[in-house]
Amino acid sequence: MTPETYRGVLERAECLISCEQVEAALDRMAEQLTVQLHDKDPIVLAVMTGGIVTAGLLLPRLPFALRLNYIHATRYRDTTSGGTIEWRHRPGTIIQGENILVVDDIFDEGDTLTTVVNACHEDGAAAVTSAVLVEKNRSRTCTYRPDVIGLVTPNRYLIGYGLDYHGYFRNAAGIYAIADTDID
Ligand SMILES: O=P(O)(O)OC[C@H]1O[C@H](OP(=O)(O)OP(=O)(O)O)[C@H](O)[C@@H]1O
Ligand code: HPA
Repeated sequence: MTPETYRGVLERAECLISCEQVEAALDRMAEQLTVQLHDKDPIVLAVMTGGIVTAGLLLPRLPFALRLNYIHATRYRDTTSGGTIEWRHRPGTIIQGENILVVDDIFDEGDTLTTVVNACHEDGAAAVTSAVLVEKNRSRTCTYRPDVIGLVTPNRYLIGYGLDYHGYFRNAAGIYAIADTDID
């Protein structure tokens, strides 16, 4: 992406959620997860790639024994609309009999989290809890819902806190909706 395009996308984007609001949402998520998982010795699975930001901000807020690992199923692949799920890393036997906490940045159509949670059950997890920083307010065909949700946003294409546009803006300070004219 050229510097001009980068600057233009950011200038046209609308800030929906400030850093302070994201931090407060993370505090609330951590409180709920602590109630649910403090004595469960969970393995936290960050959903790569965007989920590492939420996982990285959540972990220091969770004051109990846990282990960190990752899972990688992707369906957007640097585009702004979802396609078929592609597996890049599935932890397999290490999750057998374990309590799993799946952490992702966003629940949009819901297909990625549904697939990841189903895969954890198939691979023998004892229980699976899920947490997402953002849920879009939209209709969806899947019936699964995350256990813990930080923020609910309008159904627009978002960037920041792990959410990318063509691989960029995961580091944006705040959650922004990109302009309709930038959606391809
Ligand atoms: O609810 P859904 O419609 O399935 O979309 C949510 C998923 O989409 C994004 O991942 P993506 O496939 O873009 O990979 P990324 O994390 O590398 O951006 C995001 O990080 C979620 O995992
Ligand atoms: O709105 C979004 N932004 C970035 N990545 C995404 N993956 C699903 N929905 C989104």
